[in-house]
Amino acid sequence: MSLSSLAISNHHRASISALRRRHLAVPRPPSPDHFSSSVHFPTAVGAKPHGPSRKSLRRCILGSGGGALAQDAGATAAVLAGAYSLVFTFDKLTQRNLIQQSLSRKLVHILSGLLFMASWPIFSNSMAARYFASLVPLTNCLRLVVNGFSLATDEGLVKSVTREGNPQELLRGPLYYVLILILCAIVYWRESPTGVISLAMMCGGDGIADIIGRRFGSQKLPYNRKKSWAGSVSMFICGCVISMGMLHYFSSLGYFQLDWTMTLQRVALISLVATVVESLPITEVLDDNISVPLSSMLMAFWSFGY
Ligand SMILES: C/C(=C\COP(=O)(O)O)CCC[C@H](C)CCC[C@H](C)CCCC(C)C
Ligand SMILES: Nc1ccn([C@@H]2O[C@H](COP(=O)(O)OP(=O)(O)O)[C@@H](O)[C@H]2O)c(=O)n1
Repeated sequence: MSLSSLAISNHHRASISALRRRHLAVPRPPSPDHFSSSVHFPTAVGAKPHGPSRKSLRRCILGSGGGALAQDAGATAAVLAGAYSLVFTFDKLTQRNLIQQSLSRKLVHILSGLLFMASWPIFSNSMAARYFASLVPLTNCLRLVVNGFSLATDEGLVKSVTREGNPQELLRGPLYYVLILILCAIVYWRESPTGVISLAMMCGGDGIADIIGRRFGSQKLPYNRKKSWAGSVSMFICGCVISMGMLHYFSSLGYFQLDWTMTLQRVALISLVATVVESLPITEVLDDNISVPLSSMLMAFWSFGY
């Protein structure tokens, strides 16, 4: 199915879901992504309401038969390969002193999650797609744990993902990061602005804050001398821009339709809250890779309702 026909079918689905959200009873075939229908088909008086047949249950879970299974398996393999290639590339750039280690780590921080999220449309429309996609961060989670406890030694991973080259660092920021990727992929997936905005803030906003703050952050925050106005302002601006960009990306593929004026206001508020949370001197207690996405998730769910 070409991307344009995928977008059209998704657009059709999105317009139905938009009507449904306005509580208009719009009958729909049981779509694989949303198995438990919130719209019930009218049944004849006295007829016993019947749920989906066993066959349609299986088709919804596996999508259109083996096609969805093969598509999701292929997509998982491709994104896994992309993950390894990304870390390998930045490791080589750092080894050749073409890029500073701290910048390398931040670029991996920014690109990993955003590219992972951007890959979601290549997975099928079956209910299992999000679980296939979450295998990628799960694999990297295991990789971080194994190397973090020095059960294996992946020098490239340690160099491109840690601050001081201590493998135990893998068990903090990087581990929380991939756990949040798993959470957003499974709980929110590509039909909800909440997951998209949360990852945009954690990956894009927080990552840019570090890069700009280290370089231009001479004016420190009054309540946190380790953070700067430059870092926080860049997090707010880039968090908004990246969130809006990713929302447009998923909306253009038909996964949801948004009122963009209202959305911009909501995203600005979410970005402001996430930026304030990130600026607080609580990193020793709660890592940014937990506080930023969770605060974004709470604000986004409160704003958008899904
Ligand atoms: C450096 C990272 C986190 C550290 O955060 P912080 O301490 O600086 O705040 C990111 C760790 C990334 C992880 C090792 C690899 C994750 C790959 C991702 C799940 C899939 C990417 C696929 C895409 C196609 C490249
Ligand atoms: N709001 C911010 C965030 C980071 N930064 C700079 O970026 C460095 C790393 O920030 P961080 O401790 O949040 O790094 P991560 O926990 O995100 O890896 C800080 O020590 C500051 O130099 C900043 O100046 N302002």
